Amino acid sequence: MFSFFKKKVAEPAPPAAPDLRSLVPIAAAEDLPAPAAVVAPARIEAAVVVAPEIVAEAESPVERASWVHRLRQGLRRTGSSIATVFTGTRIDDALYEDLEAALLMADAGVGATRFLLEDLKRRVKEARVTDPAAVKGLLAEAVAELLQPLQQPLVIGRQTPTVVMVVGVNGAGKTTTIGKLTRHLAVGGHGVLLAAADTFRAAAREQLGVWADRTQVEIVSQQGGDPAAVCFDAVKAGQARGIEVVIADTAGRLPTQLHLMEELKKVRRTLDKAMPGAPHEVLLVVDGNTGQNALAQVQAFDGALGLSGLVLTKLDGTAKGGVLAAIALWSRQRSDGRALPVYFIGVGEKLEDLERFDAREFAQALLG
Ligand SMILES: Nc1nc2c(ncn2[C@@H]2O[C@H](COP(=O)(O)OP(=O)(O)OP(=O)(O)O)[C@@H](O)[C@H]2O)c(=O)[nH]1
Repeated sequence: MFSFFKKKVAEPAPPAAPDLRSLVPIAAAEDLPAPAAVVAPARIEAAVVVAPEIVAEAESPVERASWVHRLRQGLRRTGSSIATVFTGTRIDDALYEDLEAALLMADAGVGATRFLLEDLKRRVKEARVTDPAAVKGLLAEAVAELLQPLQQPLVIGRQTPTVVMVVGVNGAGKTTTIGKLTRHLAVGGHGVLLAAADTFRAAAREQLGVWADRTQVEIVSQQGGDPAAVCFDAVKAGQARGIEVVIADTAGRLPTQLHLMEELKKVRRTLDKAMPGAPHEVLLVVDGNTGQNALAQVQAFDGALGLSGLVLTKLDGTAKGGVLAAIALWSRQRSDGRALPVYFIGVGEKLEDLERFDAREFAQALLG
């Protein structure tokens, strides 16, 4: 199926003294579901690509087509209003005005809308098209080109463990996303350790525990404890055991809650103390249904923490899928000059509803 992750061969890491006091082995062997229960559909099996020597395994076209269908369904509300712009017979100012309104309604934002319109006019002129339906095809190309820099695989295995810190506002889909990623990794035979760094909300730990249980991975958790301490313990345990990936689930928070943002910065610093260079990934999970607010979240979390990637969830049923164009345009002007990858997008709560992001597929689904 897809190159869900990219894996680099790891440098051997010296084992550090384990601190397993808070390591809660959720999944004792006898409590676990029968192995068959965690055997994933075939489409999951090529989830990890070993780089650089091994190239991506071919993905089944049938499986990908099924995903594209779900993506199109999810973005139908965004796409249908844009698609109606191209049902006329003439390419004129009215068409471009309608398109401008439709892109703004889809939450592409003023900057990305302007950018796309100018790019589209240039393409129309160059291609000398006269049919509005052909303009739609050119718009899909313009959107795909704008989104292309965001299409990058998540690399794991450069370090052991690869430490992934997951952040976002309340209810964005962090824990669900972690559960899905963990499952993909575990099914691919990769060791994962979860750090339940939302020590405040008992339900959050339980929710993560359920995913840990399902995927037969261990979880470090400590009710009422310090999130940074939980993360420290998890990384040390991961190092001692040679576990490939440690994923830290943090509590949801608004970027305006400055003391909570300070807490995240502390988690980040502590991870670096536990393992210099960690976290190797700081992922922001964003609810795509929040439209332009999603862009504001990306900017605020990036400013505070320096993000390395995004996961855009809840694109099912949204009329605001255009926000990814706004994120892509902003990403071009990022202070470190690097595009912020969108590693995955989600169109539902089920396991198969999270997939790697593909700029072309997304552009086509967006336009209905
Ligand atoms: N429709 C839809 N629902 C989703 C998607 N991803 C997650 N959800 C749902 O969103 C809700 C919140 O998800 P969580 O994973 O608990 O979110 P969270 O960010 O960990 O929440 P906090 O820990 O409270 O900050 C759950 O009901 C999920 O099932 C998605 O892509 N589409």
